[in-house]
Amino acid sequence: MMVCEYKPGLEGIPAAESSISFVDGQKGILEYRGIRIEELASKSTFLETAYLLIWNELPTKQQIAEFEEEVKMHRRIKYRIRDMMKSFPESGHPMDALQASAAALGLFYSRRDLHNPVYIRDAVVRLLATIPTMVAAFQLMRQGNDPVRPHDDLDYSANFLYMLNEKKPDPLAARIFDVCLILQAEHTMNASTFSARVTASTLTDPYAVVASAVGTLGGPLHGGANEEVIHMLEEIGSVSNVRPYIEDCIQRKAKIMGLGHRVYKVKDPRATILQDLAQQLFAKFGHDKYFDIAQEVERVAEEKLGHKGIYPNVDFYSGLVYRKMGIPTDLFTPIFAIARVAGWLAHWKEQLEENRIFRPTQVYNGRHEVSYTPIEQR
Ligand SMILES: CC(=O)SCCNC(=O)CCNC(=O)[C@H](O)C(C)(C)COP(=O)(O)OP(=O)(O)OC[C@H]1O[C@@H](n2cnc3c(N)ncnc32)[C@H](O)[C@@H]1OP(=O)(O)O
Ligand SMILES: O=C([O-])CC(=O)C(=O)O
Repeated sequence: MMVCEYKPGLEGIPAAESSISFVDGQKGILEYRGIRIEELASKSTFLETAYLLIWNELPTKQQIAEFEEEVKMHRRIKYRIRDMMKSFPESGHPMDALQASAAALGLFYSRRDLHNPVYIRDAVVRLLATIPTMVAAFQLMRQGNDPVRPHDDLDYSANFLYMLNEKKPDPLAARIFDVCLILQAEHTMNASTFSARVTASTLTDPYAVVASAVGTLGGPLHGGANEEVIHMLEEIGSVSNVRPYIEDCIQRKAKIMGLGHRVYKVKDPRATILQDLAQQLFAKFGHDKYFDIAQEVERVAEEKLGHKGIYPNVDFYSGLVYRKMGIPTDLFTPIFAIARVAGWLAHWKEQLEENRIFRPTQVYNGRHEVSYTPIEQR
């Protein structure tokens, strides 16, 4: 057996062969199934992109029409799931509510038929369709309101915004939201996708796969950073406080949220698009002073940390877009999960196509031949 050097965080170690997405971290390039992210962001929709990621081809007119219709037909959640969510503490984090709810779906669909394309398609449709409904339902129920039913006349993103606010969204806001979902849909072997693939490799059900990935996405070093960025901008409070704040972080060796990436050593191409989307929203709905603070953080961080390849990542500007849409800060990471379900499901399907259970090794650095000490002698 080949013996490899231990790499903390498995840096640079391939964990799978995959044709789903590609990142060039030196040039700042991201492709889904070979198509540049900029092109998808300007021309595609989230559901079309999800189809591309999962089934490896852009759908024909008929294929996308059927897929959109199927997703629309499955958007409602079971009343038993809704009742279960009602009993969650209102003070709990919506990511935890989502993880529990996604796992609970598995209780209703426990039959596993992992090599049947019909089973796979049903699970894909059900998860893509119900996860946004679950996020919106928890948001309303934690405020003491009844969840809003999906609106049959609205497409995927417009319907989510409608379920959150009980009113039809502005078309520009709905399109920008949909682009945000495209941008966050997939990103090679990130931590939550790795988690999804490890879970998938045991041949468990797709609801467990998604639930484990949701749990992994929530941490502040991964998807949870989008929420932390807003807290950081609020703490900084003004453009003039940025420089001392960043200098203090560097001096304390504290991480600046929304900056840095294991793969990108230049600005994340998704951050550039999100920055532009935020500006489009401000042009229509008014400026946000936290955007000026964020831009100054980016400038000062480039000056101080650019030599280490630390630049804004996808989590840096996304929160400013969602904030302008009036979305509460603790829903930013659940929204990331709504998008990333597409990538997780694509990896679930790819893992099943050539499965071998993940079972890496470790470098044991503990003791040997230790004798048991009776409790009286400890
Ligand atoms: C969707 C996503 O998951 S995108 C990432 C979201 N996460 C964040 O924004 C949290 C902040 N960023 C980070 O914590 C990291 O950059 C990560 C987790 C994204 C990547 O971590 P790693 O690849 O393990 O990088 P690591 O933590 O080893 O950092 C390498 C060097 O850059 C520095 N560094 C990395 N990120 C940052 C940051 N955000 N602020 C300040 N310094 C940083 C480290 O201190 C370290 O410096 P050193 O070599 O002088 O000790
Ligand atoms: O690739 C990563 O490690 C994190 C990331 O940007 C993502 O998951 O979108």
